[in-house]
Amino acid sequence: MSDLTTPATRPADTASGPERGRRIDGKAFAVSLRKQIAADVVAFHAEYGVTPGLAVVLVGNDPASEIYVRNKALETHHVGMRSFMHMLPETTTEAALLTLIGRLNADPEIHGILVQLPLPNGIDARRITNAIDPKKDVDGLGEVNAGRLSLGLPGLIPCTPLGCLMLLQSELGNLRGLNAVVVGASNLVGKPMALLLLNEGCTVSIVHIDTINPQALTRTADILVVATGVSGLIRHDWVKPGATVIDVGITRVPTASGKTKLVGDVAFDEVAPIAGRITPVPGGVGPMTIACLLQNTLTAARLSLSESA
Ligand SMILES: Nc1nc(=O)c2c([nH]1)NC[C@@H]1CN(c3ccc(C(=O)N[C@@H](CCC(=O)O)C(=O)O)cc3)C=[N+]21
Repeated sequence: MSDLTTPATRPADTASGPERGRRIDGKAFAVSLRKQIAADVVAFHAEYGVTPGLAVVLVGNDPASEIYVRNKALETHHVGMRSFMHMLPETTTEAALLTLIGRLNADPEIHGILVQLPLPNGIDARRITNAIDPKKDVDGLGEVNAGRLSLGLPGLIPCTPLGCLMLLQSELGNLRGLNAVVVGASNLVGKPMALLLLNEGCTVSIVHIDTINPQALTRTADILVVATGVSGLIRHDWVKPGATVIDVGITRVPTASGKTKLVGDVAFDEVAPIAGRITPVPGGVGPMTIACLLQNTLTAARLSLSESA
């Protein structure tokens, strides 16, 4: 798939002109992506008579998770899909959760299953994730889909990295040959992000907790994706001038006036003037994550028809 016609000059090289710190509007991108998904859902229903359905399972009563899961249900309805919510008590056993997943796996009206993480202590998240039918694993976190991604095979891709990739491709076009640095090596974001970028032809480094002199690496990045949960970790002198910066981190912090606000892993105000383009928090990667969940649900509905059940 190598494209020998790609010029040696990459977009990030030429971004050394006057333009700096252009905000990447993930919220607006997510709105247009959802519009496209809604149109695709109509066409899918017209062709096959099937309405894609998403089951979301939440165990326990973390208030932030409850709001987040309700938003998912609302957005699922907005694009014309069906939503099935399962709010289970904190005391739910692993066996009961596995039984529920077995039922959802067998239900032909459900094409996507998402179990909100983290799960309460005593429930093995890996076991739960792997119990989801790989064709319905819209989070892409099970071993089958993770393995497919690592082999460069088609499969369901974790929503947050997929959303980041869409933003990068819409900003930069072809990513081949660019230096990408991913900060954070989680199974949820960092690792799948690095693999996606590798599959797109980037030269990829992963900075993690044991990395010696992380700043020396981040300063080489044309593309810098940060997913650590450490708010304000990335300072101005960690970033190459003109780089495209994607901030996945989202932390709620108190403000002086006694309220709270959301901040990212990137010190936005000081990095924005250095970066070529940068995602804000909120309004950057977060809205893309939910839109990609809907995209994956449509993909899963297509898979349910194209493969023997
Ligand atoms: N199985 C699983 N899959 C997930 O994808 C998953 C999960 N568990 N557990 C929790 C995290 C968190 N997460 C977010 C998605 C969107 C926003 C989002 O839309 N944020 C808005 C702000 C929302 C607000 O104002 O509170 C924004 O950044 O603009 C945030 C957080 C997905 N997660």
